[in-house]
Amino acid sequence: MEKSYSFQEEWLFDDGPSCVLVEGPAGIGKTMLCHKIAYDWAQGTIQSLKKFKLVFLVEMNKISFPSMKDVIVKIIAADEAVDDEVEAIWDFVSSNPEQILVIMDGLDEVRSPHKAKMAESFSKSPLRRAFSLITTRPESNCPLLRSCDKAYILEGHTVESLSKFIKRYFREDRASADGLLQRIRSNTPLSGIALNPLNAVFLCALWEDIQGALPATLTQLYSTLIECLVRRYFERIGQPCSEAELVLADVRNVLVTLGQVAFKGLEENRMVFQEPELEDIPNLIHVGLLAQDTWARRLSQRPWRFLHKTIQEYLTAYYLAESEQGFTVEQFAKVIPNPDMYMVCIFLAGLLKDRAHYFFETWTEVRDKSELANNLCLSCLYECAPHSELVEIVLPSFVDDGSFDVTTKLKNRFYNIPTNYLATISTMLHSDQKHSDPFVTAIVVDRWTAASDVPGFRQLLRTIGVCKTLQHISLPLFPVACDLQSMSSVLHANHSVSSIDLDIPLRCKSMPVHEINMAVSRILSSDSLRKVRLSMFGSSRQKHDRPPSFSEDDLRTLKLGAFLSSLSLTGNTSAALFLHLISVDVGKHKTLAALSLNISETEKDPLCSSLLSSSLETIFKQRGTVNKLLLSYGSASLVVPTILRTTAIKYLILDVSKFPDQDLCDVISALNRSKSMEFVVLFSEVAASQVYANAGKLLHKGPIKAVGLLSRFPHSCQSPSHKPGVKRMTLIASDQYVPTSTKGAKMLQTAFEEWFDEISRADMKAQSDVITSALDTLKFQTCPKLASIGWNHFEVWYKA
Ligand SMILES: Nc1ncnc2c1ncn2[C@@H]1O[C@H](COP(=O)(O)OP(=O)(O)OP(=O)(O)O)[C@@H](O)[C@H]1O
Repeated sequence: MEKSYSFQEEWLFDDGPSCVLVEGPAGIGKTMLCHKIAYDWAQGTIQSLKKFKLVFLVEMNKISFPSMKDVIVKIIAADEAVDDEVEAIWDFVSSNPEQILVIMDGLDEVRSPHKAKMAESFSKSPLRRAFSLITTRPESNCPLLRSCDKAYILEGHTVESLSKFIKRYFREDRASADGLLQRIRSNTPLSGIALNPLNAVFLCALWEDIQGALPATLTQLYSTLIECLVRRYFERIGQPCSEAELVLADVRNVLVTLGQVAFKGLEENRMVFQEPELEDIPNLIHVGLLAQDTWARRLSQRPWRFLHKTIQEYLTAYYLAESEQGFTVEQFAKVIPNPDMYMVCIFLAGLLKDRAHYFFETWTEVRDKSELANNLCLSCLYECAPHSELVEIVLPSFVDDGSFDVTTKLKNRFYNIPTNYLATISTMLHSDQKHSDPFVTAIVVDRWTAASDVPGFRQLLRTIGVCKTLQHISLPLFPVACDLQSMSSVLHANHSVSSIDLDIPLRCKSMPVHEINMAVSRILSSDSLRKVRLSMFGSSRQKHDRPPSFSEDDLRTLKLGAFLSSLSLTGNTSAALFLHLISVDVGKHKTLAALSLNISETEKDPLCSSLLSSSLETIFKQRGTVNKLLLSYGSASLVVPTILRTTAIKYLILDVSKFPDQDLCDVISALNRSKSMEFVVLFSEVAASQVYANAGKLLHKGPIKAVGLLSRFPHSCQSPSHKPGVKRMTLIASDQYVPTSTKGAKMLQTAFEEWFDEISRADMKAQSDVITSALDTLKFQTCPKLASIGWNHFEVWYKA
């Protein structure tokens, strides 16, 4: 945790005034962080906080007045300042915003009716020019988030900091600390749960008490904790209970009543309760689930609040699951789509268990199509240890045309992923395969998704190995590099897959190149495989100064499968290196018809450039043609004219973003001279108008039938003059610039490959109406993909 805080310390307030967002799930430590910053400021020990004359810490759930001035005035007034002082302080705030820090903790807890007004008031108030820090759970949708200039994510404990925390918790009892750590290490679900600091505290408290079986789900953690508190309470008052099950049964009705109060509070976005509201639970008030604010000591009636908001959420779920009034489809339909009830739903599924089918049926009816809704569903499935009938209810919602694209289905930003979500997906897949008519034919997982749940990913790979309906898989092998050999055996054993897309590790610390090559070769040697896409990104830090770390023997270890028809390589120097390894094999390959290279950043890296040129030379010397070639690398301008002179290529996709003007002209002339070229796509991130002006020359003469132009900047896309007989079709046009996503390069390549496949089918008849209808289909299939990665103008000119 120190690591996370020192990160904040260095980065949070070092620029000019700005609005910083800190996001993280329930119990991750957002409130703790806010208090620590306020404490450090008051202590005067942290350099970057010394510039602030005043720091305001606002607990957003207490705000019932939407004007920012009111909020600040209320805070000052609570310090018992008199009216004149309040005005003077507000004047100081207004005229010196750069000396003010406002910390707004728990934006997700602002009452819904106030959200819009509060955002408006903030943007107009002088505080917009102050430093501000906002914390929120990820499910919040408050418009104030749009005012944020930068965002950070709180990730909770690292494995090391968790171990330190547990040792500190049990500092008097080393054996208990070691016992708990050992238990967490050997239990995969538990190790995921324990990285959340609040859960870690709860686990330590439980371990003190039970030292037996520990919970595997969040719901079990909370119910065991409550059971433990209730048992301790009865012991305190001299009525110890013997049977564990009896503990909760005895107090069930009281917990339902308390849950009803908790539910009412959440509906009103209220964490604080007055004593009369709790009069139906006279005894349990002292169990330890509720606490009184110490600051309210002077008040005659001190309000109560739940120990933590998550306890309020658990009890709400308890009420909905256990009471007659709570357990109705109407209640579920209100609760499930409400982002404020996110945690409640997770607990609710865990409590309902085999009664959860109503819950999941309602989910499929009321959910929006967001990734967050999918995350929620997986978390809920995990909590109730899915029975196959529950999986059958929700699986169709995750699969489009047979494809289960895990990566785009989930809101995966490391922190907000459901517990063991890949293991849950694996269970879903398994259950689909056992079904009489399985329908999942493709599965896609990216490296970020896999890296955030490695044990789940291993389980998923094993399931994939036995799925007989899968035709396409897209997987990163990087997170499991250490057991790549066994993974390659699993994947090799699957004979239904004809298309595979792998992120593979190169120069991986734990594995020498020849071992990686052997494992990859084994995967590629499957007889069913036709289409392979390999992506590899080595460490950019090492790429300039490190010589290739392979020998002649290594070269011999890499083999392409015998029946491949299409091979794509994506990456930087590592991909060039890889191409070099396989260039002789590619050159001689009998069935390989398409080669796509999406290799970037070569102009900064001479090694990459020379590897690429020599590999292409080797390949083209062996074989006169490669049907499709996608080149996307900085110094392609140097290579393309040579390639076009020496080879016959029909389809070419070229990233011309980094081409100097003269090189672009040379490439265009070379394209015009080519005798074989039929379809060209040019895309450019920076110089769209230049590209447009030049591309206009391409359809004049020669065999080129269609030219696609893709650009990221809508404003620079002036349409060039058209020649008679040339038609134009716009496939995407959006007037907004969208920044590139990390998934960009690969998705772009996939989109274009699909585009080429369509076009090549159309071109058989070479009829313009065939092309038109192919393009029309693409408008719906390809373009949302391109638009989603930020390419927002794509048009095609073709000879009619
Ligand atoms: N840095 C930390 N080190 C150790 N324990 C921590 C740390 N941060 C938080 N905790 C523990 O986790 C508990 C919950 O933290 P906190 O209330 O700050 O979470 P939160 O992110 O604000 O949750 P919510 O979104 O539910 O309000 C704290 O009361 C504390 O016991």
